[in-house]
Amino acid sequence: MNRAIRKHGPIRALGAMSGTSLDGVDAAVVETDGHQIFGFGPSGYRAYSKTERADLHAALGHWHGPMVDKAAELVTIAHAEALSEFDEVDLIGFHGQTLAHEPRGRGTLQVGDGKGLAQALGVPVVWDFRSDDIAMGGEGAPLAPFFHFACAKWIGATQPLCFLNLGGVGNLTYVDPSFDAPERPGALLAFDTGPANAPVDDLMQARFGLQMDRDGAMAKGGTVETGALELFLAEAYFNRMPPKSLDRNDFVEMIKLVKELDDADAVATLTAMCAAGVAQGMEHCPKPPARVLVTGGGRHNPVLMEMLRVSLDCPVEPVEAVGLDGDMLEAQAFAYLAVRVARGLPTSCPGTTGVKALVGGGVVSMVPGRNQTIAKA
Ligand SMILES: Nc1ncnc2c1ncn2[C@@H]1O[C@H](COP(=O)(O)OP(=O)(O)OP(=O)(O)O)[C@@H](O)[C@H]1O
Ligand SMILES: CC(=O)N[C@H]1[C@@H]2OC[C@@H](O2)[C@@H](O)[C@@H]1O[C@H](C)C(=O)O
Repeated sequence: MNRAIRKHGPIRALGAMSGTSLDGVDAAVVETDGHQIFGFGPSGYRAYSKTERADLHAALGHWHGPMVDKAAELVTIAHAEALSEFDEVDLIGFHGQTLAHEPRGRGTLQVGDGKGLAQALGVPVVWDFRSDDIAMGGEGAPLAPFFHFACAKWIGATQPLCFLNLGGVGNLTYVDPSFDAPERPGALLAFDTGPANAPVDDLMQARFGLQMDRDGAMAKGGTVETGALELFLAEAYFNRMPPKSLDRNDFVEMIKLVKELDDADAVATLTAMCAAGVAQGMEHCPKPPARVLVTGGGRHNPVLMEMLRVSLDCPVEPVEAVGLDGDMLEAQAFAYLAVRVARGLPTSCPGTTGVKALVGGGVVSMVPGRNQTIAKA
């Protein structure tokens, strides 16, 4: 991993994402000049062990202290292992692991040592993508929307469409591909739709020691408790205008609404909460989208996908329908964003995070002692 970095033209960037599901590290290569996608390269996955997942879970919601230090160390090591599998990479985009997110309070915390990774891997690393956006009054999330805009161009879309990511938390990006650049007012609208898989995962873990409701098997046999669903949708978050974002555990109290229900009904109701948050959020789209392309682990859950199809007025398909990889889209997003940061291009705008002006967040850590031409403008 030791290549000269060019200031112009496409470069080969490797992105890494450790999402709110705490399942593992996704890593994927994108060839891009920071505007256009020229191609997608190899990808990989490094799962967290049970102990690592438990350590990350324990650190959620903490801003400092021994649990956070332990989480940061394991995240750095897991990324070093995952990323060292890749060759011929010019730049790395390292998201880190979000432990806490409070855009209007204490800020946002993604742990993991980007500087240490640059040294260990011998490749410049862009990291801490969210802090500048928050410092400028933005939500700091979601950040994938600029990449979704490039994806819309890549698939040749001509009509407005939505990308829906169903990870631990859900987030939606409305893209109008008739614009020439993502930062144009009206080109993008983005926000977190609500909790997605995290509440189901937590319940499956607590009641059965399982990581997820695989293929919606449990939800399938259950009945949605409409009273709990209505109380959930009455939460102030759903009436807030976007952009807006969530922390993984923001809805923990609401999730207790299902604690009296039997297993299948509880999981069915939590699954319906995810779909209902999306349906509510779709009402904010400036124009009806031609389709919703679903990415993230939730697209593997047929019960959730069916709930979405029933409640939305347009086709709902996994991103594979347009040749994208829904298991790697977030990792690819941070590869793409790393190139934008390194080239001084914005990574968020008022429509995506509510930030007041365009922001190109992120810290660039160079490899000591090597002559690298890349520089953040
Ligand atoms: N076959 C499946 N059936 C049901 N659910 C699934 C399946 N595969 C994955 N999932 C769900 O998707 C989750 C992982 O999704 P993903 O990797 O997109 O999340 P993440 O990237 O960690 O989260 P975020 O996007 O919020 O940061 C799992 O924890 C599980 O809940
Ligand atoms: C603070 C934080 O890490 N937010 C994540 C999380 O996971 C999904 C949703 O909440 C989204 O807002 C964001 O991740 C995606 C990758 C984003 O920034 O676009």
